[in-house]
Amino acid sequence: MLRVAVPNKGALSESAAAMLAEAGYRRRSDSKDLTVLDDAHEVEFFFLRPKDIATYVGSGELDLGITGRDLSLESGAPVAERLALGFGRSTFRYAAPKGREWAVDDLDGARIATSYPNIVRADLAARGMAATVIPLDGAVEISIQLGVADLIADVVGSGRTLRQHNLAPFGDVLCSSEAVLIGRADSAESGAAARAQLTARLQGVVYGQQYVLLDYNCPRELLEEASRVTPGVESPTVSDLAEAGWLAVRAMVPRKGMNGVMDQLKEIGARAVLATDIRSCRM
Ligand SMILES: Nc1ncnc2c1ncn2[C@@H]1O[C@H](COP(=O)(O)OP(=O)(O)OP(=O)(O)O)[C@@H](O)[C@H]1O
Ligand SMILES: O=P(O)(O)OC[C@H]1O[C@H](OP(=O)(O)OP(=O)(O)O)[C@H](O)[C@@H]1O
Ligand SMILES: [Mg+2]
Repeated sequence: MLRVAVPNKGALSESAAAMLAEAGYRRRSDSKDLTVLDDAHEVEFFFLRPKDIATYVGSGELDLGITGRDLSLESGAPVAERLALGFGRSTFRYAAPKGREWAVDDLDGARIATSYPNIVRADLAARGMAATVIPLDGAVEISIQLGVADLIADVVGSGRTLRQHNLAPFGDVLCSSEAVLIGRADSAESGAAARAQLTARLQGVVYGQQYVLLDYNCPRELLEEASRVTPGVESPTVSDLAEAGWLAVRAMVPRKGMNGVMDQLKEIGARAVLATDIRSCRM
């Protein structure tokens, strides 16, 4: 039985559960359930705090886990990323009160509040700076106005929380994060088939989110030019339309930039250009 950790609450939990369901795995029936047995796929899911997941996987108690790249880095556990899942994107940054220019030199001697003390200490050490790291569990943005810190280092998603507290980020990004599937760095052979299946199915859902299916009608003499715009995986699928001299063309294209591709197709003479979502895909 493959043992897989999934965030039980917080920013990653809903998307992780939705992605596993799209990949065909059993959902938990109650948000308080801590385990779900999916007999058909020989997988048992464990719903854990996202912060603890890399620790469980690193120790070998669990085989795979879904967590944030930043949390995985912070844990220091011996885990390796198997797949980037494309949701829960954030950056981890220093931030300070607006009203003056801050630079990384200001870190030296400062009190820095954070819920990721290991990432911050490693960054300070790499810069050769000495600062006091104030470890907090959350709501870090409020620590400066409460007087316990001069600066913070925290997760930035939309940036709304920083703005609400009149803070601005500065310096390089310490970690660009998203949800990731992790396994042990030296993964054991147990459950190899179930592990490969789960990884491939999640990869399929990720591809489904990264690509769309484009369909369009195109005069036969424009096919070569249109195929250069939508080369597809091997090549586009081409079939005859009832109208003589016209073809129906279908190809996968990256979701990012799909509107540019649609504009281009229209410009070269394609008609009825349609974009359709892909739910899952095996490349
Ligand atoms: N606003 C956000 N936008 C995008 N990703 C986020 C956001 N907040 C957190 N994350 C990501 O989610 C993960 C942290 O999840 P979460 O906030 O649920 O954990 P936590 O802070 O440890 O728990 P809690 O907030 O319940 O105390 C990290 O990988 C982080 O990068
Ligand atoms: O840039 P934004 O979109 O505003 O998101 C960033 C905020 O979201 C997270 O907080 P969370 O809700 O997890 O609370 P926490 O600080 O208690 O962890 C993170 O720690 C930031 O505070
Ligand atoms: Mg949080």
